Amino acid sequence: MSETTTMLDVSGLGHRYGGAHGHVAIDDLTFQVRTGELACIVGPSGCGKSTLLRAISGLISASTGEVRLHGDPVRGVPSDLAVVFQDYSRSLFPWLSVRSNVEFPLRSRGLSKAERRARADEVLEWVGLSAAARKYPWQLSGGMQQRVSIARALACRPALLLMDEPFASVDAQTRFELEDLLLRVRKQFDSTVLLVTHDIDESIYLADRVLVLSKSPASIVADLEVDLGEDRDQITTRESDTFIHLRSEVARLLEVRTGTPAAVES
Ligand SMILES: Nc1ncnc2c1ncn2[C@@H]1O[C@H](COP(=O)(O)OP(=O)(O)OP(=O)(O)O)[C@@H](O)[C@H]1O
Repeated sequence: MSETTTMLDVSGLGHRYGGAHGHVAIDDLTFQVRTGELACIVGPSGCGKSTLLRAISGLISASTGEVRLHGDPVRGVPSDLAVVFQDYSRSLFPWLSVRSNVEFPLRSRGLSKAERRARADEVLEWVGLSAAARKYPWQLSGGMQQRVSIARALACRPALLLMDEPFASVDAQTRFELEDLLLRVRKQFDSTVLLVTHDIDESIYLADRVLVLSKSPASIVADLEVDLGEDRDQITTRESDTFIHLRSEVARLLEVRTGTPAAVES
């Protein structure tokens, strides 16, 4: 992992929906994500988190500012970027097997059939779904379907993995399992990840760095290093003084900026 390379460079990014007199969703956002880093963005509901991810992934063209991925300006969806959405049931193809879902985005990347199969089997093993490769998404639990989405994103070996509330639709126990899975696979694949969540605890548990957003139009109110080390555990890490201190700090920042008490989930 390189400590000094910038993978994502967001500079003065702003977006207004609906023309000159429309709604300003994000305002003058500037931050970087280093290569190999897992950065979390936490902010109140409706503050503009999804708008930010849409602009970074090239799905919308921001009104102001610029996004650069490994130095190249993002215009349109970059081929070496993958996104995992909250709603796994709408992002997987129900008529394709788990393995075919994972292989699907590789079809347009010039890989042979054997290479696609090898890639899919490797990432399915990593998310613990080798035995489910021939099943269909609708035969799996919600948590398993989201594992398929993560596997599909990783199979593309993206330079940057964007995740938009990826664990918000599963139960609490599955959420913990998926968080630990993400920590394992990002280590295995040396991934650079930008994950958006409204869950303060989740952001601290997962991240090397937490960016706190204000209410809409979103701006960055804090950029906090998370000094919890590489090896994290759902019980002891969450009990540590560093975790508890950071959780209070983020909650306070959100409360001050939104005027409403932040939901601190435990
Ligand atoms: N296509 C659109 N057209 C007009 N306004 C939009 C559009 N998409 C989002 N908005 C508005 O922009 C603001 C930010 O929305 P966005 O979905 O980015 O926030 P969010 O932080 O992701 O929300 P949530 O936490 O509820 O998912 C909101 O006020 C929303 O109503």
